[in-house]
Amino acid sequence: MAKPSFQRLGTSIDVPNVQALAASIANPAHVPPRYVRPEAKADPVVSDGDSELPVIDFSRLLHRRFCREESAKLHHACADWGFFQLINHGVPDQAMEKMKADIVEFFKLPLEEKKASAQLPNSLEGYGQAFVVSDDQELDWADMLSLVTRPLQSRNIDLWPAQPLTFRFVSTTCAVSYSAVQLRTYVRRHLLLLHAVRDSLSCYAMELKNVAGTLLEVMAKNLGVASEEFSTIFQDLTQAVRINYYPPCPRADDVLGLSPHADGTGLTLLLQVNDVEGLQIRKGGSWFPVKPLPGALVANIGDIIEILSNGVYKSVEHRAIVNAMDERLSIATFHGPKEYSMVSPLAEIVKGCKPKYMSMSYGEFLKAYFSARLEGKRLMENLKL
Ligand SMILES: O=C(O)CCC(=O)C(=O)O
Ligand SMILES: [Fe+2]
Repeated sequence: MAKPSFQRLGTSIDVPNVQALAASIANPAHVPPRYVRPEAKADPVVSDGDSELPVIDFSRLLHRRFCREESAKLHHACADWGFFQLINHGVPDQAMEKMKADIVEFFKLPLEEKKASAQLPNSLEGYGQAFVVSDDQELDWADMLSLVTRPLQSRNIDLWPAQPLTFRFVSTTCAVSYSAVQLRTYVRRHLLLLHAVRDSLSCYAMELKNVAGTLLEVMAKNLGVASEEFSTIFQDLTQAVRINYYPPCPRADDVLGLSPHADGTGLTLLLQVNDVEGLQIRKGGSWFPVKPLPGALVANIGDIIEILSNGVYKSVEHRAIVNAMDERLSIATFHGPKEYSMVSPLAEIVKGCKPKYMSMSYGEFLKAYFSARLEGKRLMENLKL
């Protein structure tokens, strides 16, 4: 079946597999020059600010008595930080742990087996890398597995790892997360996808979609936008996961796992898979290290919400560093509008003022986003009016 063009938004030049490269390097001097990034050490990393990153309690957002206070906190987190930690989000531990375990297993597979999920030519979906657009570009010290999870008909199940089995196939442990009605609807509408209903990725993706949907509703209220205007844009939202694998590097301080960037999406929910930290947020002229709270999701505003909110909410630049001894894994889940949705500052927010950003479809935005190397907020600067 032909897939919607959503999956053909760009491509990336083939580069070496970093996990295999890292395993073959015995001497720091053997790290290839394309990975050495003088800018990795250019700006200071602040060491004492971690307690400041806002923490939002999702259960309070839903609670009649506490929702006002917590919504106000959320508003400030989105406007001042563009990042927050989300606790008590209600995603069952089982769904998170199964997803984490399956990902760890996948990256332990021999390269040839992982390559069963390799990106196809002219696509960014699958196992590989992204944002490499020239042969002399410096490279990030990471491999990625990117998969579209919504809309359901856009799933490219053939690229979902078949090992470990539960990644893609039914796992009974997650069955409890689906109501009978949800299951019936899936079965009726997506008979062909039946085998994917209760695997760890579908299970995790569905839970995160629900969390993202609620956060977006509260944000719309906080921004004073009629819920329908905002929710029409995010109705049937698109969702993709990017699983980042950062192997240890003997020159950890000289390389970057993921170049400084802002997310080209509406809202990202990030789960750190193991205990190794590495996410850093741009705060003024410094990098602010994030220390995820146990069980928390790290949420951040993407470029699309910055545009819709005419800059009231910030999509903040961030990067990932790597560790000298240990591998690091993270799962970023991106929630965006439909491909054909027009994205422009919302009339209710702009009111009499000037819109700050050009308007374009989400598909056009993504094509521009994926056609260049990751480079801070360069695209957003180009879209400013
Ligand atoms: O690995 C991380 O902590 C950050 C990942 C990230 O920013 C991304 O995938 O967009
Ligand atoms: Fe990101």
